[in-house]
Amino acid sequence: MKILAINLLNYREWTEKLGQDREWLIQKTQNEFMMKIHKICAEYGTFPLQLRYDNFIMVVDGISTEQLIVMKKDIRKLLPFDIKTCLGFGKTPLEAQMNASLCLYNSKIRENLDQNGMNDEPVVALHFDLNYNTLSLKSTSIYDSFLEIMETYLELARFLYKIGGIIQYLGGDNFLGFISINNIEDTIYKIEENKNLKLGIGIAYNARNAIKLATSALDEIRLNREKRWRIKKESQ
Ligand SMILES: Nc1nc2c(ncn2[C@@H]2O[C@H](COP(=O)(O)OP(=O)(O)OP(=O)(O)O)[C@@H](O)[C@H]2O)c(=O)[nH]1
Repeated sequence: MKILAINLLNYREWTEKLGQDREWLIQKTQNEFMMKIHKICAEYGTFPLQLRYDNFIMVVDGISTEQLIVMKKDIRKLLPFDIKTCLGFGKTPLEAQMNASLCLYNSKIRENLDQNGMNDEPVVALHFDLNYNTLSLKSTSIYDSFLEIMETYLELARFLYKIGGIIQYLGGDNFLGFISINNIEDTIYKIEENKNLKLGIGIAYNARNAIKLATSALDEIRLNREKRWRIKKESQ
């Protein structure tokens, strides 16, 4: 797997310059630049996991070194910060992001977008969704429902960590994960265990296409709920 990690340099200094009445401005600006970064990443076929906002990662299998270098320039042009970008490679998304992180926060290690560590592999996207979450809101408060969603997020994050996967909350009752192709069975077993969840799995040559297939698989589950997981693979 190949992961690109991005760090926004001097982010803390930028926030402190905004004064005490800054939190609304930080939230507004963070959402504005993530909006722009999502657009660029979609154009190149990837998807940013925003994590801490001042550092974030994306699966970039299926995207060439030349495209990554241009994509980085496009992102840099958008931001009021300088950025450092590092590629990481690994057998799993977790291992790849760990290797990218070693580069990102080590001032002695330069950016390495020109590094060819491993061949690109198929991207496996997981679109998790809670069953009937909206219906449950008739019998619980929106805040209790949100806490249930966050508890599920943590449960999935801990499970995926054990098999080398990564995950990001998407809003609503939706979560997006990435695993290596060898861990699909483990993930299906997890879904079989947890009756509250359904899962669309998408397999494609880049993250955007894999996510599209995962969401499409999830939509198919809603049409026929006998199975709570489905896999859709990009035709060669
Ligand atoms: N990020 C994201 N959010 C979604 C998506 N679909 C729905 N949502 C959000 O999730 C909330 C719940 O919608 P659903 O998950 O479709 O509905 P549900 O109540 O969980 O019922 P089922 O999923 O059909 O079992 C919606 O109000 C949206 O906020 C999606 O594809 N992506």
